[in-house]
Amino acid sequence: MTEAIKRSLRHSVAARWTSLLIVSFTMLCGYYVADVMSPLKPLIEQQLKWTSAEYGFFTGAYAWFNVFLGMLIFGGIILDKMGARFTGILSSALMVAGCAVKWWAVSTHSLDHAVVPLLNVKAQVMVASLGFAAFGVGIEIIGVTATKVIARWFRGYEIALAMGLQVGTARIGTALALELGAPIGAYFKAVGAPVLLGVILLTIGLVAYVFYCAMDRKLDKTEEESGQSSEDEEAFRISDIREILSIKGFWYITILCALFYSAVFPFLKYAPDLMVQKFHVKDSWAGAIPGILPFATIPLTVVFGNYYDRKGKGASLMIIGSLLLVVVHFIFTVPFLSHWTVALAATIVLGFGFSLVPSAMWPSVPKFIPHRQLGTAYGLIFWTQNLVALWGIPYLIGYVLDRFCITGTRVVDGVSSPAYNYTLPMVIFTCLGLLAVVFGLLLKREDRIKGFGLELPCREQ
Ligand SMILES: NCCCC[C@H](NC(=O)[C@@H](N)CCCCN)C(=O)O
Repeated sequence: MTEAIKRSLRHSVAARWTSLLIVSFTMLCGYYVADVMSPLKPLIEQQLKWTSAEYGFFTGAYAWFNVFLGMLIFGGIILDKMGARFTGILSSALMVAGCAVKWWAVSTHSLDHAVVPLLNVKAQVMVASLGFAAFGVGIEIIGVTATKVIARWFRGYEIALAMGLQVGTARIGTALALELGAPIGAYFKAVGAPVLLGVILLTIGLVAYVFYCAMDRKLDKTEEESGQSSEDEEAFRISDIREILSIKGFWYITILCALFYSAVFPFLKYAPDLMVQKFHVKDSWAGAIPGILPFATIPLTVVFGNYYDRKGKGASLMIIGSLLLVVVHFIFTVPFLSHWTVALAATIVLGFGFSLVPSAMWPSVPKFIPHRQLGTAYGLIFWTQNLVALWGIPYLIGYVLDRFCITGTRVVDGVSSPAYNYTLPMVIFTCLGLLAVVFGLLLKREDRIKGFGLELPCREQ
């Protein structure tokens, strides 16, 4: 056997980065669809006549199956048992199907005036939500899969940089959604137009993932030939879950993740509306300032990921990132700070926080969880994050807005919709950020006690 054959494919720089590029592209397409409805909120209220509570119901649907059917936990287990090829294709196909259902629901007139019996929910809201829920399963499981794929290819190499790049690339999808969603919707005078673009992108993402599968197969082969087959092939045991849950550091990082993302993802869902309602931005430009956030995080996740690889300080980076979140949300809370330049400056600072924490958090997990349990561990973290940050908090904010924050009526182009005061939701986001700081500190203390190495560099020196 020649030396070239004996070496695992993951030692090839080109192969490592190509695999990263492909899975990151599939994630980008998914993130576009995950966020494309946020800048459309004003248009949805005007055209489809949804209320904020209905919008919150729909937004929270993303996490329904993941949380209440435990799909993310099963997804993580399936990933550990069946591997990245099967799991990735399955989840990509689910994303396409879910988004197609959502597009149909917001485009058809056949659901007009229909209401789901017993639940008393508009049929259009319900069908769109079910589509979004199926899509949510796909995007979350492919997210777990991509993370494990990167952990496998980049073990001992630039793992934090690679995860940062993946998150950064995926967020280009969010940026595109926030920047283009409202203009496309306004141009076509249809909420469905930017969603249809999502169906097309997801189909391309699925094809890209099929290409990745060929590389994954080759990686398996070279690992086998070089005698480096990882522990992946060991069968999943139910005791793995018990083992993972017995690690206190795992709990701290999971809670920190849920709190941190609760103060970011639901905020992003409402940020375009906040810009209109508090900062007097025009409806068609609602997503322009929040759209800067993902753009800002693209280079920053790379810079901080690279820093973590080389210098370490993972727990400290998570604490600093959470602190920035508190400062920014507090600024958004103050009622008289309502000039759009304040929103712009605060959004840029938020970009630092939104890069610092993920750049350090995701590559920290393999420091205390063995590779063969990573799918299950990330599945559990994502499950908690879905429960709190992607379901509970968006729903709570929608409820709080409708119940406590309506101040009157706005009339745009002859169409009226409610006017909101966002102070109370922003107080909630600030408190979530504060709690994230507390759990960051607890994680740092636990790392000092147990020696996970969170403050050490990721890259083998
Ligand atoms: N390598 C782990 C990547 C996680 C990145 C993280 N995404 C999530 O946490 C997803 N569960 C939620 C995706 C929602 C899309 N708007 C991130 O920071 O984006």
